Amino acid sequence: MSKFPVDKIRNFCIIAHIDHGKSTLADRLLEMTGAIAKTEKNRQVLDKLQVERERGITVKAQTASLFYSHDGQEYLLNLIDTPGHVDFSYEVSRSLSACQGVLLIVDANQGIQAQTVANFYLAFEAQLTIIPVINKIDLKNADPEQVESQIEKTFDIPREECVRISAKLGTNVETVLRAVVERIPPPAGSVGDPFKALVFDSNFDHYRGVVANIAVFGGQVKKGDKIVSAYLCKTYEVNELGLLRPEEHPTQKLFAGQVGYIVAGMKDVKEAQIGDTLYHHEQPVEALPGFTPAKPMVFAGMYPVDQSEYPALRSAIERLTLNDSSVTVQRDSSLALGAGWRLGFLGLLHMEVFNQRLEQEYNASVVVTAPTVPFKAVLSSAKLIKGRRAVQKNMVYIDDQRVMMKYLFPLNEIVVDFYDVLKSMSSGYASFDYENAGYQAADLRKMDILLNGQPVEELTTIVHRDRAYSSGKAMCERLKESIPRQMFEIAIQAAIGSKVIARETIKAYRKNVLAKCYGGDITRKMKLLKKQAEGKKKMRRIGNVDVPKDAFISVLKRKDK
Ligand SMILES: Nc1nc2c(ncn2[C@@H]2O[C@H](COP(=O)(O)OP(=O)(O)OP(=O)(O)O)[C@@H](O)[C@H]2O)c(=O)[nH]1
Repeated sequence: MSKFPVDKIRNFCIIAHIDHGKSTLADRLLEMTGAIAKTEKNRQVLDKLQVERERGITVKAQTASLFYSHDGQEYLLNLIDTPGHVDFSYEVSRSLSACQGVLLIVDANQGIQAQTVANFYLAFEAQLTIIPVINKIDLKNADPEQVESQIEKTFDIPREECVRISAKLGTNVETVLRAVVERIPPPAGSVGDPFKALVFDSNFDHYRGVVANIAVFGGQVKKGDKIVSAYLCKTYEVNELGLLRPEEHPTQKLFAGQVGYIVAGMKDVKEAQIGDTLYHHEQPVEALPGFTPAKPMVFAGMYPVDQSEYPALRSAIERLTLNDSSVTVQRDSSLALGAGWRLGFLGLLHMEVFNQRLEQEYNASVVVTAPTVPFKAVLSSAKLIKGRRAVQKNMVYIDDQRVMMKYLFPLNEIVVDFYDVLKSMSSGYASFDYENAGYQAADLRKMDILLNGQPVEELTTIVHRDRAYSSGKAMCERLKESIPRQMFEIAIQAAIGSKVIARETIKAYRKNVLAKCYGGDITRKMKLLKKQAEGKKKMRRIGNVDVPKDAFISVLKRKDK
């Protein structure tokens, strides 16, 4: 591709609340600029992952370069479609760093929702040009007037700046393209500057190694150039580069202002840091500030189903975290489940999607333990403050039907099913967004599970004092269902310190596996005894109790799995 003047380049993201129509608008923009054919089959083309297609949501930001003629001039538009769900907001904030403007999509029927507000502030704080786009005006209950008032009131953007469209029917989408060219400023930087690029995303290709998505902030780069990664100070030779249209489209060079991909022989996932700066080996530049690391909110253990799969799972997790750098990974081990990892996620959906991607994209099968949230423990005997419930912080009316309320919640109260309960209580009308408000003192207790008096280390949990009894009872009941009867009675107890708060009992039973073998068929008897011995291998002995490994999994695993 020939050099493109920087003033004819526009880099923008599409941001919105979930399901307000980002991916549908991206399809229309791709069609209108000829990047994809206009056919019924081309739906949500930027949602390439199997998990995105199955769930109908975007989880990964995707880039597409489009060519657009306006007033006799040719423009290069770099569009980044971003996820809407709060669990993937890290994708949004990273993508914004490659852009100068955003299209903020708002559903003409639903109006401003929780992630509309959250995403608006991400763009506002990054000082980007914001173009409000009111989508779905074809719907019977669409009320664009009302949504324009909300936008004016909540974001202080004049209603005249809103563009009303139907992404589904293509109505007025041309106006959106014109607004992008006319309102969003071109990127700064010039082709004459030294080469400087920001790595804002990357993925691992089996054959080529790391494929990094870059935004070129200055200068130019071509195949064969020697470039340096500021993070590791390592030099690489550029093997391949090009635009994403949205498929990879190799070119000879990338210039200042462009967004594209680069392959430079990075074979190890640790070499491609998101937020890294690349520069020419003879022209060092000051590194870009990079990204603030994501703060995980939910933690879960991940273990291979069979320990022989540990190395394969390790490499799968490494490669997937390259593509999703908001996941944190720490090695961990459990007596029951063997060697594994403790992973941190931004939310429960994020955890589920990561797990699904491991299975679908890396063919890995994993055991996921119950999710927990981080606690800070202060080791002191007294002075524990009484546990807090939600505390209301403020309440703002967006219009006469909609209210935005801010609460301070303990994270473990909202992490598992709060969203579902809220949705069903409000018949789907309420939406929810959250951010970390730091640690607060609470009345928490360490709860042990005992089998015939012996504590089972991996089942120890932190519970709120008010929930201790119900949670201890549930764990004892689930264990009772999973441990087979043995030749003696087994007491399953939940205890806080020395105080037992719940108990289940498994009655003694003698399993005579030979009972069905009448007569003297010795080979059959041997077979059955062998089978029984094999079964024992899959058990872990705690005190004198044999516990099947499955029992840990069923107690630790999320209830709905
Ligand atoms: N009636 C109508 N439906 C639309 C319009 N635009 C999008 N939709 C529908 O709204 C639903 C959500 O659209 P998407 O484009 O997947 O929304 P999204 O914002 O990309 O969703 P996430 O990426 O998951 O946050 C789909 O069923 C679309 O067909 C529109 O202009 N009119």
